[in-house]
Amino acid sequence: MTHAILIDNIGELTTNDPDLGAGIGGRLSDAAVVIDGDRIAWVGPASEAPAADERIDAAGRAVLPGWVDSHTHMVFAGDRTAEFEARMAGEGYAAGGINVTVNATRAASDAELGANLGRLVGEALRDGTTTMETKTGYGLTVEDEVRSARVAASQVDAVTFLGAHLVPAGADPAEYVDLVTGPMLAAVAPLVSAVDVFCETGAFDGDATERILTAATAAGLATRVHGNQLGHGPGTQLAVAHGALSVDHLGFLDDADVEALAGSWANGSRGTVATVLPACDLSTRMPLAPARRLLDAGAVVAIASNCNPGTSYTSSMGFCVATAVLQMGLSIQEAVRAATLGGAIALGMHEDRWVDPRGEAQGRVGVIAPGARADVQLLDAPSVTHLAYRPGMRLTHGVWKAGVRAV
Ligand SMILES: N=CN[C@@H](CCC(=O)O)C(=O)O
Ligand SMILES: [Zn+2]
Repeated sequence: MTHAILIDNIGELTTNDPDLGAGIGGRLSDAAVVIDGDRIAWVGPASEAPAADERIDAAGRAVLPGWVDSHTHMVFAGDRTAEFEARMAGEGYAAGGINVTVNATRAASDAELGANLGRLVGEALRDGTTTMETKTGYGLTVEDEVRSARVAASQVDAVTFLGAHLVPAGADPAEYVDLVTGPMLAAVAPLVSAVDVFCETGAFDGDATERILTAATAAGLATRVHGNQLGHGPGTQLAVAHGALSVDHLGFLDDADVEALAGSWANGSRGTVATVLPACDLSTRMPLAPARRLLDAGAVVAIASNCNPGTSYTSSMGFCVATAVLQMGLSIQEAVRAATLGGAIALGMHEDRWVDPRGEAQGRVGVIAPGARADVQLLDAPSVTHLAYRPGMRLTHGVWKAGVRAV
């Protein structure tokens, strides 16, 4: 028998379900939510709420779906503080810095990698992140990519293979793409749900990106692309042409890129999510991705943390949401939606019964609606507006992941 929890006296409930309330966030006031086991069982006016085993009085606080962080690189060892200091002293970011983390990751044991990942997942959960994707990409040998994927699969909701993060020091670029698309992909495929490519000068060019995306699709895996991060390149167009789930970064887009991203959703088709990474843009002092322009054009936008030791060493989705509002021109409701439902769409988890890396079927995430996984945040504030109105403040008051209270 499951344990039912009633959360009532909610000041503002963001459901992301247009069927449950008016407006972009599906927002309700004076609402209640019932969690039963790992799923949302009921959502509606507090006066009509069914009885439950346990009652949580929200005391007028805001409730929203847990954050869905669709882009991180958290299987790593080592530290890049010196590189960050140099950047803040005026040096630019270059893809080659990844090698520092590759060396430290290869030298670390599985237990060390798992402990560091656990620390980061725990930090994120305490700040409201209830769905977490992470990538491999600091191993770059068959053995180190496989163990990175295995460590990740034991702790997160989605694992992405990023063997195409950098051509490792000393390797021949063409031979390395052969390795990534051949033995490395075959070895990690059972542990991951998607394949990513860093399509950028200094990493992988358009031809290599196409080869890797094609091999991923042939292996039955979803695809995503790191595109247009350090300059204008073919990443976004390739991602859309290939039907990738998302293309992420997007600091350097031209009109054709924006049109391609928006057009990918035309006529009800499943398109490519435009994932913006506000904390990374700030930490690398690069242009902020044009999230406002993308939304205005009709693209589907996600916000993610890109937590990694090089370009964005934070998992705070609240910080990313505040930045998207204050500096990228999104409304608070648009930013909250992008950091919850947007991330779920980017991961293909907005529909019921996706399967986690442990083989367990899960309810959809990014919404608070009957049948969805019970991933819920309670803010110590009366509305989500406070996430941007009070930037830098920790507003997390309660967090449930799959119905289990974490905060
Ligand atoms: N751009 C490529 N990969 C990461 C950075 C990785 C690193 O610098 O260690 C990113 O998304 O920013
Ligand atoms: Zn990244």
